[in-house]
Amino acid sequence: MTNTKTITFIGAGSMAEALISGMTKTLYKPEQIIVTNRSNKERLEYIQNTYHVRVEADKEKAVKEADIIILAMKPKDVAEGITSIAQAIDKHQLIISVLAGVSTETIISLIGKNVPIVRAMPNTSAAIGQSATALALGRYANDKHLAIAKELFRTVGAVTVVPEEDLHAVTALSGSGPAYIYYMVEAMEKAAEEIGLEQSVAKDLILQTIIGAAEMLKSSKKHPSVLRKEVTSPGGTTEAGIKVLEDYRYQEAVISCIKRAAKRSAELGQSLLQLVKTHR
Ligand SMILES: NC(=O)C1=CN([C@@H]2O[C@H](COP(=O)(O)OP(=O)(O)OC[C@H]3O[C@@H](n4cnc5c(N)ncnc54)[C@H](OP(=O)(O)O)[C@@H]3O)[C@@H](O)[C@H]2O)C=CC1
Ligand SMILES: O=C(O)[C@@H]1CCC=N1
Repeated sequence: MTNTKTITFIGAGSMAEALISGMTKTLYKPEQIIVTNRSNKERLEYIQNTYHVRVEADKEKAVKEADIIILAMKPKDVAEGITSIAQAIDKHQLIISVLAGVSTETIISLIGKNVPIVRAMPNTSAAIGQSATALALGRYANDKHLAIAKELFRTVGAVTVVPEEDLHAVTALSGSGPAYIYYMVEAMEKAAEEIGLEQSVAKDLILQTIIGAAEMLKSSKKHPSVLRKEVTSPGGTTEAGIKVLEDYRYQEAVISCIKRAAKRSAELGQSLLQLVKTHR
């Protein structure tokens, strides 16, 4: 199956790269994708050389050629980034935003036109077709726009549709989620070194342990706590280890982490909204 739409990325950072990497392995030909950023020419060169997509320093030109515009700049650059392309946007184009925290209403307000927007929260596992992506529709987006966004994000993983207000929670859980797992792996690697395992051996063991646990969670109907108890022999090693995690209030820390990330998503949205209001 092919798809002939032209897709322009505004922003060429980690998230844009993960999406480009996944998309060009599946439904999209590299020449359908145009990538632009603020000023980093080396980064555009790297993206072009790696994925063979088109890159364009002239943002307005990149926007005018697109059927779909994907907003993927850093939170602090959102207001300037969107207003700098607003003139070039036509309301027949579909805007897809992966910006954490920023509401579709704020984007509509910054563009100043009744544009259809689908807000998406993917994660960087899109690079290997394993993103967990949630989508929500803006005021002027309809089922046709949703179908286009679903088709696009299905090329990089699993897709679910949520009400827009749930996207702060989604961002905290699955948008940021891969980082929590990587952080745990960093700690496991440090521990392995301290207890005397060779780095390459430890790496393989940790990786297969995570893949195995994820597959168990996926294929078994058992609750995670039941799976955990099956590992935990009375008076054994796991029990001794988990006791230390309990002493450090590990679960409380994880819950607080996710709640704080969700709050931060709302804060990012609020601060941009304030900025938009004061510049009106
Ligand atoms: N990283 C992740 O895991 C995820 C990120 N997101 C969202 O994706 C967005 C991007 O994040 P991420 O990729 O990590 O960020 P990065 O910092 O890696 O990349 C940001 C990109 O935005 C570009 N940019 C900045 N200002 C402008 C502008 N005015 N016009 C055009 N491009 C501009 C930068 O260009 P230059 O280098 O030239 O300044 C850079 O290419 C964020 O809003 C984030 O919330 C969503 C889900 C997951
Ligand atoms: O850290 C962030 O703000 C972005 C959103 C989700 C993942 N990364």
